[in-house]
Amino acid sequence: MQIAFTKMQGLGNDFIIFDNTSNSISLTTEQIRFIARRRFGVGCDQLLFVEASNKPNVDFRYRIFNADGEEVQQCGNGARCFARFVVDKGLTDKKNLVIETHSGLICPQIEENGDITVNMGVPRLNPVDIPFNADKVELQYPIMVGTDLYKIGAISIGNPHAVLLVDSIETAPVETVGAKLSLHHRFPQRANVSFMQIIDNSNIKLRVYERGVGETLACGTGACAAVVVGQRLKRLDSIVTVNLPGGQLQIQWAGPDAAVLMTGPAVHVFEGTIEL
Ligand SMILES: N[C@H](CCC[C@H](N)C(=O)O)C(=O)O
Repeated sequence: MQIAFTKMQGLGNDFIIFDNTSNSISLTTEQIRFIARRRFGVGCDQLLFVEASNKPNVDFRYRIFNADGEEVQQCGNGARCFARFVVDKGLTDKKNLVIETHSGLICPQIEENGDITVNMGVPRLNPVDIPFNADKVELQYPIMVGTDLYKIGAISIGNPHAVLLVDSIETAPVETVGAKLSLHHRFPQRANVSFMQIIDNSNIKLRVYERGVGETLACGTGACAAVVVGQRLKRLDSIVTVNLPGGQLQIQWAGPDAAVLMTGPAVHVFEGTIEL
């Protein structure tokens, strides 16, 4: 079976995108894992499916699978690539879209300069909604990783995130502590783990160990989570430049009950077909 796909990337966080608006591509977990493998397959962090939506005032449905084959609720860099894809493929002539995901509606807007701003919705702080095992909402939570005690912010941007403050992003224990925290029992659905170095109140450096992938060059929802945690700690302003290994995102959050806005690029890499 030959399947056409589009390769795209947002700050080096890369995606294989399938147009299922007029197809019915359905892949097994093993097939997803194979496609995501960088030497034996095509190679990507996530696979994205574009689907039609039958809901009023909703333009498309957006499904996301991590490289490990698991379907997840949200992907920020993928949302920008999704918006660029549906416009470039002529699936819509709109520049403001409403997209349905497993964690609710997000609203990408194509900017004049080609960047894309996505309304990622209101962050969820209640432990039950993250989900994270804790008795009540805290600014930071003490958590044991092995025999070491850490403090984390815990938050959902539709998907679960842990955020740690570090003095130096270069020496952050992304592969060790990131991997362990991602699988920590207090995160019943696992978690994405961000390491944030605050440069000043409108600039941070960030590295992210993504659930189901490992460290990526950028994580859009991770950038949103880090800025919300930093603002709640009174360390960040309402507009923050997030410096990730793959490039910069601008994140805006006006405070409690406000949606998080993420602005950044989305780049087409190539068209391809894969034999399954
Ligand atoms: N690994 C994430 C999904 C992709 C998020 C990331 N690529 C982004 O840009 O937000 C999770 O398991 O929730």
